[in-house]
Amino acid sequence: MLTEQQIYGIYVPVVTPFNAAGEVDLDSYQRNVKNIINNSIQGLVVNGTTGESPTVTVNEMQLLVNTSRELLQSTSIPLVVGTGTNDTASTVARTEIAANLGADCALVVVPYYSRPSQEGIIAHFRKAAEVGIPIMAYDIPSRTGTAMTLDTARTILEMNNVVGLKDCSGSSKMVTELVRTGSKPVLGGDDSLFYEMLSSGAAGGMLATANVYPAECIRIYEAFKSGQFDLAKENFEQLLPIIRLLFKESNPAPIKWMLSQNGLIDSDTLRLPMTSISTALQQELSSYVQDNAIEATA
Ligand SMILES: O=C(O)C1=N[C@H](C(=O)O)C[C@H](O)C1
Repeated sequence: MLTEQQIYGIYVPVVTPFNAAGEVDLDSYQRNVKNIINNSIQGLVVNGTTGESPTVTVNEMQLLVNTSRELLQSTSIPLVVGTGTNDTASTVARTEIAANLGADCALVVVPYYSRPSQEGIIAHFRKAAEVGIPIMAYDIPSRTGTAMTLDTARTILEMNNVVGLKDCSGSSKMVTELVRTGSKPVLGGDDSLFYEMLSSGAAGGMLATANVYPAECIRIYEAFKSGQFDLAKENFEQLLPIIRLLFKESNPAPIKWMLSQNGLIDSDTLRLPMTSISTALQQELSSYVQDNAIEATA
């Protein structure tokens, strides 16, 4: 079970590879996860936004969780499973399934589409927290349409079983305030704000970019943690142009394309309504990668 003390560093929300027919491609999944866990990451996240959770069925989620547990069994890397939907009852049911399968934590997003009140958001998290497994709350208003207020975040973070927050609110305001007043740990989830989030008190990042650049993300975090702030910033700024390209079209389409180019997954297929990246972005990514090797700065 994930503890607050284990929430730091780089958590990687892995992609869910699909074959050309749109079925989960387990071989590719295993290949990509093995490559990621060969780096010293702090956590693996299955069925997050990057894992295309809105189109992954409960049976597929179970398959991915079981496969991930096998891959992680000789490591101490915790397994976080995205179980949040826009419906409280199905969120609770998925969280119970994840708990029964041995997940260390459930990642629960603010319910999307319905635009609940702050009271409704709090009640949703209270129900998820009652399942008993550690919960990481996930705020991403650019996707869900509703943001947690600071007071709501505080109330949720005070609940038993809620161990931390993944903050994709689009700025460092929330983390700054939470950390200033003492809070459970926060992971930054906006890749392009990673350095700013660390500087504002985030304990680490949950970064889709780390599917493609795990070592580079870890290097930024390690430099920051050891007090080498200029080095961390330099390494972050080196990664920033590619981060911007990876988010130029909807995540995880660019990440999947890069992984398929690197041979880590067989196909960049996404499930509709998500589609593969444009030819223009393919060209931008290819020429950026060709012209700019990301080198370690020591
Ligand atoms: O899947 C995730 O976790 C993340 N999703 C965000 C998004 O797709 O908007 C980005 C972040 O890297 C982590």
